[in-house]
Formats: sequence, C-alpha cells, structure tokens
Amino acid sequence: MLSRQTHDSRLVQATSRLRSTVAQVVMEKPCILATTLGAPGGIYKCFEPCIEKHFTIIPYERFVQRKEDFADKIQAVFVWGPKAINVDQNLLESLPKLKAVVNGGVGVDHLDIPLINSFGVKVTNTPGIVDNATADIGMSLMLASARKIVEGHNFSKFRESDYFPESSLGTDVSGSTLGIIGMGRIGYKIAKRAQGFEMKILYYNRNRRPESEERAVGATYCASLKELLQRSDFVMVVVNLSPETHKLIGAKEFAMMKPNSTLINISRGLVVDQDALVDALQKKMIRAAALDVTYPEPLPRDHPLLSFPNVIVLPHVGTHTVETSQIMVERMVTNALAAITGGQLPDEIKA
Ligand SMILES: O=C(O)C(=O)CO
Repeated sequence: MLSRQTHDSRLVQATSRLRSTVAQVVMEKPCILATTLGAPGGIYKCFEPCIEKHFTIIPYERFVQRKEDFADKIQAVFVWGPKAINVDQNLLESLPKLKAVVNGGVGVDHLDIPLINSFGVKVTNTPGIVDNATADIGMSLMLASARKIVEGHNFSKFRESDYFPESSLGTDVSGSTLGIIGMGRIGYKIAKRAQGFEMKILYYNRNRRPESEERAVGATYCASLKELLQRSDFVMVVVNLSPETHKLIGAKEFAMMKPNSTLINISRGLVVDQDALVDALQKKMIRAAALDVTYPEPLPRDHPLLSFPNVIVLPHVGTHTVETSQIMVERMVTNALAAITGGQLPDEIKA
C-alpha cells in the first residue's frame, strides 16, 4: 500500500502532467482573435463549440490585457459585421502570424481591405448565407410599420385607457407599391416575398436584371432613383455602402417621396442621411420609417429618431437567427482554416 504522502505527491504529479498536456493540446490549435463575437449579445457563447473544434478562441478583451502572450499565436481575426473593433494598422502590426480577417456577414464596408491585404492578410465574408434572414427582416419591418405592430403591442402593455386610438390605423401592404433600391441577392429575395403579398414591385439598381429574372418576380426596372421614389409606397434600401451610396437618401430624395410612404433601411445606416430623415419625419414628408441599421449602432437612447411613434429602430439584427448565425460561423471557420492551411478560400474578397 502507498503511504498517504506518496499517494498525494503522485496525484499532484499526475494532475500537473494532465494540465500541461491539456495546455499543449489547446495551444496546438491555431488561435483566433474573436472581436465582438463575445459581446454582451452572447453570440460568441452560442457558437463556441463550432469554433473550438478547430481553434483556441482569444476574446479581444483578453488579448488587450495580455498582448505579449497571444500576439504571435493569432492566425485569424473573427469579425462579426460592422459592430466589430477596428482592424487597423496598429492591430495588424501587432499580429505577425495573421493569415485572415474573417467577416461574418456580407457587407465589408467596415474593413479597410487594401490595408489588410498589404499585410499579406486575406479577407473573407459569408455571401449567400445571409440572404433569406436579411430579406425576412426587411419584410418584417415593412409589415410591422404598415400595421403598427410595435404601437399595438405597446398599447396592450402600457395602455391608460381601453380605447385603441384612431391614430392606430395602419396602411395596406397588399396591392401597394414597393420600391427596392439595390437588386442584388437580398433585393431579389425581397421581390420574391413581395410578390406573395401581391405588391407592385419597382427596383433601381446599377445594372438592370435580365428580363427573365424581372418577370420571375414581377419587378419593373426604374431608370432613375427619382422615378422609384416618386412612385413607391414603401421604399426599401438594400444597397451596399460605398462612396457612391453614402447618404444616397437625403433631403432631396425625401422631398421626392410620397407623403404616405415608408422608408425601410436594411443596408447600412450611412446610406440614409439621418438628420434629413428626422427633418422629413418632423415635416411629415413621409409616413414612417423602419430601420435595422443606423449610425452609430446602437443608436443613443436620446436620439431624436427614437422619439417618433412612427419609427421602428432595431439594433442591426438582419442575420440574427440561430440557424443563419450557425451557418455563418461554420463558414467563417471554413474560411479561416483554408487561409491558415494555405487552401483555396471559398469567400475571399480582394481589394
Ligand atoms: O450581412 C451583413 O452584412 C449584414 O449586415 C446583415 O444584416
């Protein structure tokens, strides 16, 4: 029989061996820097197992505290859309082994791709995966605004009398005209859905879609933004943010819209001039607005846009479903693995 002392000392040795093996295994996996995935929204927590199969996750907050321990181990930065930390010169200089900046979502306007590429680092996104969820949020916002869903809910919850006010009357979606600005993959999915609501569909896009595609969703091309704005009851903004689309919808454009029209923005906040939107709402130049995106995000709680009963503001949740986010994370992992192992990147974006 072992003495108690020998037994204890062997136990200590075995535990320490186990710890160092575990540490070694953990460290053998490539490290990724997780920016915003670990934000209070908890997204990162939901998808940890999928990432941890292949990588050791270094949350940004831990990295900042112990840069010297992690800097030369990190091979990919995970960025969850525009709410991410800035992948700037400083960060890039501090990560000598970095192979890829892996973005969850399709828009990459928050990334300086030429700068990142100049460090020999690749950039990827997750195209295609986000289309249905983002189109759904556009439809949800249009329906919720038209039928005053948020106001109805607030009435049920906070009412001071039992009489639903006259101002609670909404507006019809079925049979009305939807103008889609930006007819890429998401715009097209919106047109498909709107067809089911028997809407007249107009679109404005850099390139006209082939006639067969227009026919398939019953969409009519507008040669000018002005024509679309003048004819639409609902204007849905779906373009990418670029120098050409920065504040594309401003005072001049609001003046072209129908007084009973609704602006829906599911692209990027900066495509709409928010001061001009506040002004248009104050002057009743449009009926309402429904926004998934703003600048900044989230909007400060005392922002004038939050004071209008006819404005709905979401905290940029276009892709926030369990299913879509799961597939996005899986795709981010695939892209990161490809970049680290020198394989073919499924979704590389070049400057
Ligand atoms: O995919 C993106 O870029 C989004 O922002 C979805 O809302």
